[in-house]
Amino acid sequence: MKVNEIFYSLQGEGYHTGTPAVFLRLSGCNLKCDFCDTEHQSGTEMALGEILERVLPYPSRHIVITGGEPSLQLNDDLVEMLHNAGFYIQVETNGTNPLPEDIDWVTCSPKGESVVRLKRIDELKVVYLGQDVEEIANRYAAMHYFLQPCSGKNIAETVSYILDHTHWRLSLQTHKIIGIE
Ligand SMILES: C[S@@+](CC[C@H](N)C(=O)[O-])C[C@H]1O[C@@H](n2cnc3c(N)ncnc32)[C@H](O)[C@@H]1O
Ligand SMILES: Nc1nc2[nH]cc(C(=O)O)c2c(=O)[nH]1
Ligand code: SF4
Ligand SMILES: [Mg+2]
Repeated sequence: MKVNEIFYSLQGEGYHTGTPAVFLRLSGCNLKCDFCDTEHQSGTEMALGEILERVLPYPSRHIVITGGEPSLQLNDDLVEMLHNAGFYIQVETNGTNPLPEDIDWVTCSPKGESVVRLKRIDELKVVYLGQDVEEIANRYAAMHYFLQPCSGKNIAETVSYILDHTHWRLSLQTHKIIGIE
């Protein structure tokens, strides 16, 4: 598995904001969003056992698997290994590829015209760019709906939209605000 980085921080976004979590960032993506805030191409090939050795010493048993696009590499063996080690598995995905069934929390952030192929979405987290987000929400059923300002640049516009469309909630990238990873 090509791994971009493994680090320990607080979940900065969405429903689980504030939760201490281990982050496993897998390398590579199938999309090229022009606003993407992450360098995700570089990485090191790691065996499953090496990943486990790196994530186990941290005190949290909440793991966020992100990328890049984690669905390109995420498989049943990784999920089983992390579950056996006691982890609650959250995945951050653009939704374009199916995921293993037993992910504990699916955060889907759909992009542009790309079609979402997920069976279950726990939270839909849309990077707000002034697009028709009702059309997106109508297309994809989820438990929770979040709008996230793009790089913190359009917070006022996002807040104003949510005040008028009350099924959305605000997701700030709180890790950037407080200066952690
Ligand atoms: C780097 S992506 C990796 C996971 C997956 N490829 C995806 O896009 O959902 C992690 C999260 O950051 C969001 N994101 C990326 N660039 C952003 C930006 N400039 N401002 C706000 N959120 C951003 C994505 O929409 C996604 O929810
Ligand atoms: N603290 C922190 N929280 C996050 N939630 C989702 C992230 C991501 O890049 O997927 C992220 C991230 O990069 N850092
Ligand atoms: S899908 Fe995610 S990782 Fe890929 S380019 Fe878009 S925001 Fe970045
Ligand atoms: Mg990030």
